[in-house]
Amino acid sequence: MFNKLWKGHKPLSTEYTKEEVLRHPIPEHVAIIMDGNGRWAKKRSLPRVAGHYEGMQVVRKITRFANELGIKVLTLYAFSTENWKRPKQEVDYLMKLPEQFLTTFLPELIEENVNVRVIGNRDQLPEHTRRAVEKAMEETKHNTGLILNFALNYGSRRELTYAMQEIAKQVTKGQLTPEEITEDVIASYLMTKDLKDPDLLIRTSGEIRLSNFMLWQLAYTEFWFTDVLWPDFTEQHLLQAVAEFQQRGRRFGGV
Ligand SMILES: CCc1cc(N2CCCCCC2)n2ncc(-c3ccc(F)cc3)c2n1
Repeated sequence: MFNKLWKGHKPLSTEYTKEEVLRHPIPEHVAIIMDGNGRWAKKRSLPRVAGHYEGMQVVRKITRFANELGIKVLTLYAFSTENWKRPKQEVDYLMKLPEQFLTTFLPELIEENVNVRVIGNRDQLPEHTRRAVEKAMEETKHNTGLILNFALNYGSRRELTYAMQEIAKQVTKGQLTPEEITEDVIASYLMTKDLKDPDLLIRTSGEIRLSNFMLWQLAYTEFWFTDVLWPDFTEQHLLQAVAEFQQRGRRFGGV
């Protein structure tokens, strides 16, 4: 086990082709922590919100490409429960992005049979944001292509806490015994209950931490970190992540 030292990535110069990647099993569920938007703007002496706007264009591009690769679920960490601590002006801007994204791209997403979903606490979102995402979920709920799953005002510890409270209520009501609380029962109380766990987690901008994201669901997920800032993330980076995922031998705890 210890001989698998972190070798870093092959330099991107080793271009991976879509055809090459499609010759091997594609990860069904890819999750992405889309980091580095503020830093991207700062490097260009632009306001932080310019990085978020650029990051939104990359969401469209990577969604389209993930669908082309045959990825079944793409979960994107768009706003965490901790992000409310950012300056009000930035939060107000971020809360407008879902409707901006959907106004621009929902027709294309419907065209491409994409199913838009959201995990997180929607009731704390501004009404205009909630209305936009719920409209998109409603209009795409019968689509059978890529599931585009936005984590919006999502926090894993809050998700787990809520699940434990609900399970405790069931036990108090005599509907459930402690012995019946299995991993599957717990998973059925999570916001991701209808989804398989991520096979591959990508985090951009060189941060190497989970930031309260899908802590239960990522138990057996392969992690792929890159210094690339999210606004600079391209199809080639996604190909590299998937190609390296395909080269790893997942053991799910076995030998
Ligand atoms: C609410 C925060 C936020 C931030 C954000 N950024 C900014 C930070 C990360 C980089 C991507 C661009 N995006 N990009 C798309 C959405 C979006 C969310 C839900 C939905 F149904 C449709 C689109 C989004 N939402």
